[in-house]
Amino acid sequence: MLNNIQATKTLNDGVKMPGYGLGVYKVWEDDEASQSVQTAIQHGYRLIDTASFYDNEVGVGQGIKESGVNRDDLFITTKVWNDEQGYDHTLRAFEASMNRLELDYLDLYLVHWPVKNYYRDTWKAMERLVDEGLIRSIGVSNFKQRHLEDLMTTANVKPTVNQVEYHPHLQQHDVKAFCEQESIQLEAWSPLKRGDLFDDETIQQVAQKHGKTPAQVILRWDVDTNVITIPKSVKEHRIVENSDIFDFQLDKADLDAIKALNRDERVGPNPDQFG
Ligand SMILES: NC(=O)C1=CN([C@@H]2O[C@H](COP(=O)(O)OP(=O)(O)OC[C@H]3O[C@@H](n4cnc5c(N)ncnc54)[C@H](OP(=O)(O)O)[C@@H]3O)[C@@H](O)[C@H]2O)C=CC1
Ligand SMILES: O=C1CO[C@H](CO)[C@@H](O)[C@@H]1O
Repeated sequence: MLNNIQATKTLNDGVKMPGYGLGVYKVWEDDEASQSVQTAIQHGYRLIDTASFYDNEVGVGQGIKESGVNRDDLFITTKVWNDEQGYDHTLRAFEASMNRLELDYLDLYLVHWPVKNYYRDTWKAMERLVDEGLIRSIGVSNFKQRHLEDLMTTANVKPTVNQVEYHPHLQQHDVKAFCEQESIQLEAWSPLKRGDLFDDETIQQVAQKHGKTPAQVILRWDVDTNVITIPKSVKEHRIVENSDIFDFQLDKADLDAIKALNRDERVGPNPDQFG
């Protein structure tokens, strides 16, 4: 069972965020989304990561309601999609997401991608929603250093989180260092590289050494490199496996070996294509 106390992070606005959670991208059916959310919550997960783009906020909301865990003990993230950006559009998109989720406040709202000419106004709308008490914390996703620097020239509230693609083949050294310097918490998407790392010899050797699975080693590497992680699975045994990472720690030799795997190789788009 997940040890939430070990995993919790305090964001730069003082909000506490679990260091570990469930992703639900490509869980297209609401029933399946509801079921995987309930299963994860039953096994100790408290952070759920969705997006309007994933088209499953209704199912995620049902899963939250039917989990039997108090809303206030959960941490729910959703994101404003690219064609929803801009000041007025973001306010409407947020309301639509909340209606689908059937929530009256959100823990974390993210700008999904740094869409040129829009993300500054999007951010202003998100700041207003924080002022109105509808969102606890606001952050970004897929922002490079230049996007963060630009946003911070007009922002009143600093982003708390930057959710980026992060796994041993894409270690994001530059943006990670900048976020650490600015106290912006990094969060990993596609932490398992969607299954493309399990056959790696180094990962397998480290897994064998600790009596853990390759997935557990990769997710523990997130924890040990100070990055929040949100692996997706719809299978109960994997949801359990992915959270059973708090009874071991990677040592310097493991961390050095994994560091050497970086190839700057992405499974998703490069943020540069958004401007
Ligand atoms: N901000 C952004 O732009 C993005 C955010 N995200 C977020 O990050 C989350 C995670 O990333 P995602 O792209 O889903 O990819 P992940 O790296 O989490 O990989 C998910 C895949 O790995 C499989 N899997 C999960 N656990 C195991 C395991 N222990 N052993 C073997 N296979 C396993 C899953 O299959 P199965 O379900 O069958 O177990 C699924 O096919 C997303 O769901 C989403 O919430 C993702 C992409 C972009
Ligand atoms: O959240 C997302 C899910 O993954 C996609 C890539 O495959 C991303 O483009 C998107 O931002």
